[in-house]
Amino acid sequence: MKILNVDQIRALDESTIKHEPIAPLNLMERASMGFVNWFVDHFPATTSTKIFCGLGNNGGDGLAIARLLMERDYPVEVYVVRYAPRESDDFMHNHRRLKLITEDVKYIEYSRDLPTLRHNEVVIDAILGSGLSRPADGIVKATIEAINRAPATVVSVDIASGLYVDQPNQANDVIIEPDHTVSFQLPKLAFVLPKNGKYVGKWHLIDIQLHKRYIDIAPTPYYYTQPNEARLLLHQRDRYSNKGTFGHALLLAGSFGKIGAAVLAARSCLRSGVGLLTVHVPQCGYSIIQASVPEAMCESDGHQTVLTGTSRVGGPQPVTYTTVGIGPGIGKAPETLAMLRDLLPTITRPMVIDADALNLLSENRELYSQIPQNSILTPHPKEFERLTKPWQNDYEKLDLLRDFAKTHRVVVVLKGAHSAIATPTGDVHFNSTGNPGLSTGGTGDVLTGVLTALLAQGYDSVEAAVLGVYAHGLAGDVIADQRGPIGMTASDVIDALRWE
Ligand SMILES: NC(=O)C1=CN([C@@H]2O[C@H](COP(=O)(O)OP(=O)(O)OC[C@H]3O[C@@H](n4cnc5c(N)ncnc54)[C@H](O)[C@@H]3O)[C@@H](O)[C@H]2O)[C@@H](O)CC1
Ligand SMILES: Nc1ncnc2c1ncn2[C@@H]1O[C@H](COP(=O)(O)OP(=O)(O)O)[C@@H](O)[C@H]1O
Ligand SMILES: [K+]
Repeated sequence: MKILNVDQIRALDESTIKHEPIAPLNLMERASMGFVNWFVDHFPATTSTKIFCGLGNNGGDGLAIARLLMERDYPVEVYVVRYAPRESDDFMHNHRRLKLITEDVKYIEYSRDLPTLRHNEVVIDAILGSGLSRPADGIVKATIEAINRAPATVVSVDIASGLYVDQPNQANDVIIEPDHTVSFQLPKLAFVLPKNGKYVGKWHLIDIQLHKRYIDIAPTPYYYTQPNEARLLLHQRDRYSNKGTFGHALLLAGSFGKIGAAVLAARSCLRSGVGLLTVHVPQCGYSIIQASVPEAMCESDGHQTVLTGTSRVGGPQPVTYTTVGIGPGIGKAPETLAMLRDLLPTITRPMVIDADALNLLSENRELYSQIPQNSILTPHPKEFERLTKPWQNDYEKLDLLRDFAKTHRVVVVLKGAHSAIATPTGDVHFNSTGNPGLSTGGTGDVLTGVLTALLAQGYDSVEAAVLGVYAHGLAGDVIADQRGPIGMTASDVIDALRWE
C-alpha cells in the first residue's frame, strides 16, 4: 500500500472529485459516514461525545460527524474553535445543515469558553487536518492543551491537530495526543515514525473509495506492507522439491556467553524453510548447538571463545553456501574483525549482516565497499546511528536510511515499531506487524535467522526483507493475541512463525 505526501493527498481528493465524479461535499459526507461507522463500532450510543471543530475541511468533517452521530442519538456537544474570520465552503455548508437539527453549537474564542472534559467522555478532534501550515497558536493551542490535559478518550479525525503529515514538527509544537486516529484510505508518513507515537495512538484507515487510478500511478518511495501483499511474496513449494532446492545457509554466530544468539538464529532459520544449515561457532558453542539444534550441522571455530574463521576443516568456505548470515552474539574481538575482513571479499551473493558484525563495520568504514551487493543489514536505531551519524528527527533519519541503502546498494532493515526497510533504489517499506512484546533480547537474532533462510531459498533481497520482517512481526502478534505481549520470548516467536 502506498504512502503519499500531503500534496498528493490533496490531488487525490481532487482527482476523485473530478473522475468519479462526486461533489466535494458528498466526498466529505462519505468520509464522515466512514468515521461514524467506525465510531459506533467502538463506542456505545450512550457515550457522551464532545466534538471540537476547526474552520477548514477537517472542521467540516467534524460538523458532519456531529450531525450523523446526533441522528443516531449519541449525546453530542459541538464546539467550533473560532481562530480565524473565514471558514471553508464545505465547513459553512455543514454548519448550515447542522443548525437545521440543533441550535446548540458553541464557539470557543477565548480560554474561558473551553468546556470541562471528564474521563468518561469521548473527544473528537476535528480542529486541524492535513491542511496544517504552521504551528498551532492562540486559541487553537489552548484548546489542544486543554484536550491533552483532560482524562477523556480522544479520537482524531484524519490526523491529530497540530501534527504535520510528512514533515517534522518542532519540539515545542502543541499537538493533540489521541488514543485513536481514524484516517482515510491511505496511511500518512507521520503515522509510521516512532517519535510520533503519542501523536497518533492506534490508527485506523477508512476506505472512502478515492480515485484508484491516481493511487496506482502516483510516484512515491514509501510503502506500507499489507497482509495480502506479504502473502503474495511467499514462494510455493514444488511437489518434487528436495532439501537441495531450498539452499544451504551458513550462520556465523555466537561467542562465549552468547551462544544463545546462535541457537536462536539457527532455530528460526530452520523454522523459515532453509534446506540445509551449517552453524559456525567458537569451540565453546559446539556441544550446545549439536544438542539444542540437532537439525543443523555444526562447525567448530579454531578459537575457544570467539569467531576467528579458522577451524580444523580449514574454516568456513562461504562460496560453497547459498547464503551467509553473520552477527548474532559474535562480539567485537580483533580476531572476529579479521575474519570479517577476510570473509567479505569472498562472498559474491547477498548475505545477512546483523548486530556486532554491523558494529565492526561501523568502526571500520573502509569495509563498507566490500559488502556484497543486495545484502540485508538489520540494524536497530543505535546500530544504524553508528553506521551513519546522529539525526535530529525521524525525517532526517529516513533520509540517512535511504541514502545509505542507495550508496552501498544494500537493503537496510531499520528495526523497531514499523521497521523501515530501505532498498537499493531508495524505496522504503514500513512493516505493519509487530508489537512491544518483541522488545526483548533475542528477537533480533530470530530475525537474522529468518532472513538468512529466505535468501537461501532464492528470495530476492527486498522480497526477503519485506516478507521476513512481516512474518517475524506477525509471529509476535499471534503470541500477543494468545497471552498478551508481556513475557514474550524470542523462542516463542520462533515457534509462532508461519509460512502460509
Ligand atoms: N478535500 C477533500 O475532499 C476531503 C478532505 N477531508 C478533510 O479535509 C481535511 C483537509 O482540509 P483543509 O485542507 O481545509 O485543512 P484543515 O482542515 O487542516 O484546515 C486548513 C485551514 O486552517 C488553516 N491553518 C493551517 N494551520 C493552522 C494553524 N496552525 N492554526 C490555525 N489555522 C491553520 C489553513 O490556512 C487553512 O485555512 C482533511 O484532513 C480531512 O479531514 C475529508 O473530508 C475527505 C475529503
Ligand atoms: N515496539 C515494537 N513493535 C514492533 N516490533 C518491535 C518493537 N520493539 C522491538 N521490535 C522488533 O524486535 C526486534 C528487536 O531486535 P533487536 O533490537 O536487534 O533485539 P536483540 O538484539 O535483543 O535481538 C526487531 O525485529 C524489532 O523490529
Ligand atoms: K484533526
